[in-house]
Amino acid sequence: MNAGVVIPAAGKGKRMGAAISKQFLDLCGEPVLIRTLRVFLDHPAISRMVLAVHRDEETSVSQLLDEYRLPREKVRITAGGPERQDSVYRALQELETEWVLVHDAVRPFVTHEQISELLVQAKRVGAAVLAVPVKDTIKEVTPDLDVTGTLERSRLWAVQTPQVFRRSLLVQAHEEGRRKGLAATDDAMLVEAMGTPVRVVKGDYSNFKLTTPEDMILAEAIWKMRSRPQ
Ligand SMILES: Nc1ccn([C@@H]2O[C@H](COP(=O)(O)OP(=O)(O)OP(=O)(O)O)[C@@H](O)[C@H]2O)c(=O)n1
Ligand SMILES: C[C@](O)(CO)[C@H](O)COP(=O)(O)O
Repeated sequence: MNAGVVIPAAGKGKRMGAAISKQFLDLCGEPVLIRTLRVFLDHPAISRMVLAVHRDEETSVSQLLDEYRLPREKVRITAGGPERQDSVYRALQELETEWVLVHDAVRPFVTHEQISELLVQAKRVGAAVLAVPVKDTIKEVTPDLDVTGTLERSRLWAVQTPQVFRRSLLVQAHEEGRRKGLAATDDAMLVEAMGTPVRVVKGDYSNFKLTTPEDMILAEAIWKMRSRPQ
C-alpha cells in the first residue's frame, strides 16, 4: 500500500498556555512532535511524511529532526496556514501517495495496530477515522449557558486522528470545502459534506489530543506506564 502522512504541526497551543507551542514540549525526554513522528516513520506501510509547521519555525523544526536523527529522506517540511484546515490542505499539495493519513502532531499515543486497521478499512470504503464512544453526557447549551437539550449518548463518538483517505477524495473534499467556505475541525467533516461514507475504527482513550496543561501530566503517566517492562 502506497501511504503517506500529513502532520499538521503549525498551531500555537493557546489553550496549553506554555511558553512554547505544545508540539515542542518535553514528554519524558523527547519533544512531543518527535514522539508522534517516530510512530509513523517506524510503520512499514508509511513511505512519506509532510509536516506543516508555522512559517517562522521551518528552520528550527528541520534542525530538530536532524538532532533526533529522523530519516530526512522520508520527511518534507512545509509552511502551514492560519487554521488547521489550511495547514492540512497545504501539506497535501506536497504528498503524492495514493493513500493519505492525517494525524495531529499532538497525539503521540497512536499505535501501529490502529494505523494498520485504519488502512485496511480505508481501502474498503475510501475513508476511515479513529474514534471512541463518548463517556460524558453531552448537552446543547446557548451562549448564555441555558441548556436546550441532551444528545443521545449511545450514538456519539469522539473522533480522533489518524484519519485515512484516498488522496484524490481528500483533495476534492478540501477543494469543495474551500469553495463553499466550510470551516472544518477535522478532515472527515469535509468528506462527509460531499455525502461520501466514512468508516469508524474503534480507538482507545489514551490517543487523546494534548490540549490543556493537565493533559501533559496524563501524557507523562501514560508514557511511563507504556515504557515499563511487561
Ligand atoms: N493553524 C494551525 C492550527 C493547528 N494546527 C495543528 O493541528 C493540530 C490540532 O490542533 P489544536 O489542538 O487546536 O492545536 P493548536 O491550534 O496549537 O491549539 P490551540 O487551539 O489551543 O491554540 C495540532 O497538531 C496543531 O499544531 C496546524 O497545523 N495549523
Ligand atoms: C482533528 C481533531 O483532532 C479530531 O478530534 C480535532 O477536531 C482538532 O480540533 P482542534 O480544534 O484543532 O482542537
